[in-house]
Amino acid sequence: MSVVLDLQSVTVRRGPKTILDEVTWRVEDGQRWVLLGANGAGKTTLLQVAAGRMHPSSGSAGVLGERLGAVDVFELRPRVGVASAALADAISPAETVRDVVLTAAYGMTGRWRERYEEVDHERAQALLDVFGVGALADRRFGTLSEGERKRTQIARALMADPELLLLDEPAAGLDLGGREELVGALTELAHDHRSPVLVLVTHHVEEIPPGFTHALLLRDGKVQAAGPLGEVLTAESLSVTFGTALEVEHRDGRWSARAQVR
Ligand SMILES: Nc1ncnc2c1ncn2[C@@H]1O[C@H](COP(=O)(O)OP(=O)(O)OP(=O)(O)O)[C@@H](O)[C@H]1O
Repeated sequence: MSVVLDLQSVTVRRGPKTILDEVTWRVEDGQRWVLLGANGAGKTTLLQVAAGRMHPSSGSAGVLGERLGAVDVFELRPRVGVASAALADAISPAETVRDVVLTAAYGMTGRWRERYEEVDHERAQALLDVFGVGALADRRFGTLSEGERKRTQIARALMADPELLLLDEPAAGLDLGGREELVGALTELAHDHRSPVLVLVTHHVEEIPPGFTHALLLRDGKVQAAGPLGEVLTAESLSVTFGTALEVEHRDGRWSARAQVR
């Protein structure tokens, strides 16, 4: 089984602050990970290392068989799909939904004279269809609802056929219906053996799609627990991770958590 992420004692410091503290994390082909932690725990920073967009201050980071610091990151980055609020902000609201996805074939935002093959158009439309926004292909990105925008972004992140897909809080800001639609789409993605390795960042266990296999819990930049979902998502470890006494339930493939009733 090939190793997709191989982080050994990864530490990221900014000034006096240690954002990631000796993080060791191994992700293998076929796995679907959820990354959980409170605000400021270091989740987005860890994703940036995994995307080859940030180098550790110390430790070593292997991404898709390449070692950060010893590889041309401009060759590595297109192999990793990312959907995040920061990347969404870079998309022009005037761009059509079709172009938002299509331009990712060449790692761009904004259409600029480049010519696309018929096969690119077909792939973009197929991805929009998978995420239930195919009928909106001619609309401007800026006119979409938050949920439609999130699903378009994931279609965009998949367009270049990445080997690793990193999703940073894809359900943030969605209403209950929108969240459940997104969880449904991600469940299908998780179960499809053709999908890339998935890493999903969230604050809420309710957003974990069935089909996800592993979890990493991060607290104050340190790994609190990591491993198969059923072993890691215990009341005890989640309570430590979020700093509050929690009860956890797992039913019909979905997780939920709430404060312990005294
Ligand atoms: N360049 C920087 N300089 C100093 N501190 C930083 C820098 N970047 C991030 N931090 C801090 O590092 C911590 C971790 O940030 P990060 O965004 O990785 O956390 P997160 O777990 O994704 O948080 P959230 O759930 O709130 O999005 C935060 O306290 C943040 O303020």
